[in-house]
This record gives sequence, C-alpha cells and structure tokens, in this order.
Amino acid sequence: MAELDQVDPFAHATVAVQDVHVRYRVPSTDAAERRRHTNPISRAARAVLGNDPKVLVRALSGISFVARSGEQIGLVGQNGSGKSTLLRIIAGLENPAKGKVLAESTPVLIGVNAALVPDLSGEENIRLGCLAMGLSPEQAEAAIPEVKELAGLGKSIFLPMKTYSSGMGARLRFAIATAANPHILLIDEALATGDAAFRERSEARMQGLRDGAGTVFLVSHAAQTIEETCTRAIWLNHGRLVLDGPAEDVALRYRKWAWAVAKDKPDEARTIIERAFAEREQTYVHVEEPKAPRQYNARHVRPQSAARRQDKGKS
Ligand SMILES: Nc1ncnc2c1ncn2[C@@H]1O[C@H](COP(=O)(O)OP(=O)(O)OP(=O)(O)O)[C@@H](O)[C@H]1O
Repeated sequence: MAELDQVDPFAHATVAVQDVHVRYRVPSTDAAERRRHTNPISRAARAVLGNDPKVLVRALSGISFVARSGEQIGLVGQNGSGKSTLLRIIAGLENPAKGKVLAESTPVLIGVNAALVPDLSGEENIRLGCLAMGLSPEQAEAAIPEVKELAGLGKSIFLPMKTYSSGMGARLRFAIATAANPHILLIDEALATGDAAFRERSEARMQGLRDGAGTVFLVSHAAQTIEETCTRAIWLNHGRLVLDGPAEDVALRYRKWAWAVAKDKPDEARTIIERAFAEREQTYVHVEEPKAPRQYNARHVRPQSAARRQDKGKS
C-alpha cells in the first residue's frame, strides 16, 4: 500500500477527461415548448418553414476523470444517462461543447473504427477491419486465425455478414477490434449479446489487453457484468457523474438505486443519488498545454551578442 501511495497517479494516465460538456439542440413536438416560443418572428418562421422549436439536451455536464493503464472501467447508468456519448467523445468522434479529452494513443471504439461491409464474408471483413485499423497486410493475415477463434462463429465466418444475427455481428466486431491490440479499447454493450462461452473468451482477451497495460472502457446496464469484469466503475445520471470508484462499491449502490426506481420509490432513489453525490471525491483535471518554444530571430539576437562581445573586450 505504501508503494502504491508513492506512485504518481498521472504517470500512467491513458485518458484524461477534463470538465466535458456535450449539448444537442433537437426539435421538439412538445406543445408546451411551442407555447413558450411566443416570439412572433420565430412563430412566423415556424409557420413558413414548418419546423418544430428546438430544445437543449444536456447529454454530459462537467465530466472529469483520469483513466490509468491496467484499468477496466465500467460505465453504468439508466437509458439516456450519457454513457454512449462519453464513449464517442473519448473516441474523438464528437467534439465537446466545453472541456477537453486527451488520450495517450488512438482509442478504438468497437464497431466504428472497423469499417465492415455487409456483402463480404466474416473472414473477408476480418482482413478489411484489420487493414482499416492500421495493420499491415502481413499482420492482418497473421491475426485472422486468432480473430476467428475469438469470434467463434464456426462455418458462418465464410457467409456474408449481412446474414448474421445482431449478436453474431457484435461478436465479430469485438474480435476484430481487439486484433490490433489497442491500448485504449471502448466497448458499448458488445458482451451482453454473447453466450457464456463467448463471454469467457472475451473476458480473457480483455484481461490480456489490461495485462499489456491497456485501458478498457465497458458500457453496461448490468451491474453484475460491471462487478464481475471491471476494476473501477463510473455511474452517470442525466449526464452528470454520480460516483467514480471501485466497481463493486459503485455497482452495489447503482443496483440499490435501480431497485428503488423499479419499485416506484422515488424518495429512496433520490436519497441514494444525493448521498453518492455528497460522498464522491471531486476530481479536478488540469491539462497543461505544452509551451511553444520561444522564437528568436537573427535581428533580435545579433545586437545583444554584439554588445556582449564588446563587454567581454572591455573586461
Ligand atoms: N445525436 C444526438 N442528437 C440529439 N440528442 C442526442 C444525440 N445523441 C444522444 N443524444 C441524447 O443525449 C442523451 C444521452 O444519450 P446516450 O446515448 O449517451 O445515453 P446512454 O446512457 O448511452 O443511453 P442507453 O443506455 O439507452 O444506450 C440522451 O438524452 C439522448 O437523447
């Protein structure tokens, strides 16, 4: 423990998320919104263009944390709490309205980084996906057997991907994404679709990535999956970070909260969230921009050195 205390927590940081805010302006058919927009100009514009008033959706509000190598971080929260948005922001697929995300290497978001083609077979898609992730043709060829084994699709691997069930597609995408040994792997519910044997193989694969000092982010609604596979968990609610801590602790509280919501006990649910908010340690992330080296040009340097030469001559 003493040794751990001496470790600089920022020395092994793989992802730093600094006060990230994400907002969307979306059209709403809510009649109350229509009434609120009483401005005659906007009403006239709506009458002409026929479009609905826009409302602001705050998908993420002030999210800050630092992920370190060797961590598997579970993201939990109810539908619409911002989990997928956070993964997209970390992957660099969207820019936050405010805040910053820094990653020490390119994060791989399963299913997006690998551009798969429905008309090609699973096997051909493995080759294509590996090349799309930056592997050389030789490396892609060498990776195929391992990816096939991890996906575990049997003879279906030779059939067009458009004939796969959603679970089969998810297994193949997961297997392809891990082939490039990404240092930062982002997984959105991929494991929920697999059977027990696939789960076991994929958990072993993720353990391998973590052992290689990588960081894995896993989105799941199931507190049990987070408890069993993650070292740390982040609980999001309406785009805000409720709790960030050891997976077992966060999963337990999230489960209690979900139970209170399911049993229609809003006061109990609110108390659990408020207590978690009050107890959580606030993380402030400060990212230092590297300073640009000072630029000197010849005109500035010469007079000074000339003066120095004169001084030396005098002494
Ligand atoms: N492209 C978008 N345009 C407008 N609103 C969006 C967009 N993407 C997400 N949102 C909104 O942002 C909020 C967070 O959505 P997000 O998909 O991140 O939630 P989630 O926690 O992943 O949900 P789920 O568990 O259902 O997958 C939701 O209110 C959603 O409606």
